[in-house]
Amino acid sequence: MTFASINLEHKQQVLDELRHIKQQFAAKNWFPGTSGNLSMRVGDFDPEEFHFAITASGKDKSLSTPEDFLFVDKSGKAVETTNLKPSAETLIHCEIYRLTGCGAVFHVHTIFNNVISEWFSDQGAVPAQGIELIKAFNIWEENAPVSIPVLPNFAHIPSIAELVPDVLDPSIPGILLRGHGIYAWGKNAFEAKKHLEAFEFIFEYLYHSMLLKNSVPQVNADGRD
Ligand SMILES: CSCCC(=O)C(=O)COP(=O)(O)O
Ligand SMILES: [Zn+2]
Repeated sequence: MTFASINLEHKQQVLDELRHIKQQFAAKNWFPGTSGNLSMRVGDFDPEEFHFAITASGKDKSLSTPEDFLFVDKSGKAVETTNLKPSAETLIHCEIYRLTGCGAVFHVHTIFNNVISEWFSDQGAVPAQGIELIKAFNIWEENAPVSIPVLPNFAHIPSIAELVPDVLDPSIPGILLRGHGIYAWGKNAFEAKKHLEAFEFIFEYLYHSMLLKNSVPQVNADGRD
């Protein structure tokens, strides 16, 4: 499917949805210091040819302007004449679309995802278990353990993108970058947002739970320390 053959109304709907989600995430302070990037696929998925709308690089993502998004192809190149530059991290989006065929990819930097990614980076994944929000990933097994991959954070984005196939787990719709942020995806924007919110809940939960474990005396069942 060529970009030109994709319905104009559909492209406009995708831009409207992205703009709305960007405003919602900005209200949560999920784009500090121009960080973060959002994308949504337009048209059908074919690993050989697909297109998506993505945030322009370096913008203040708490603002809405006519120059916030552009359309790119599967290699991250703009498909229309524009002065805008796609997100510096577009190649990571490309790789996630290519591997999953998903419909939306959202990336945010938060204190909780940064702290937790740093804490677990040496073991390459964040373990989580017994948290109800795991069900947001469509995992319904009782007390299911999950493992959220953590990749190193290189300044050279293609070096990060080439590691994505090694760690992407089809049952876990997210990957952390150490000391950087999270990528979460889903079959559409609703699902990608749900996944992102669930990840952030889990990271915040783990952060507080680890702090409490280290500050509250552990009492055995018999009442002794
Ligand atoms: C100022 S944050 C550093 C870049 C980054 O990690 C990010 O998410 C934003 O980059 P973009 O090019 O998408 O604006
Ligand atoms: Zn980033």
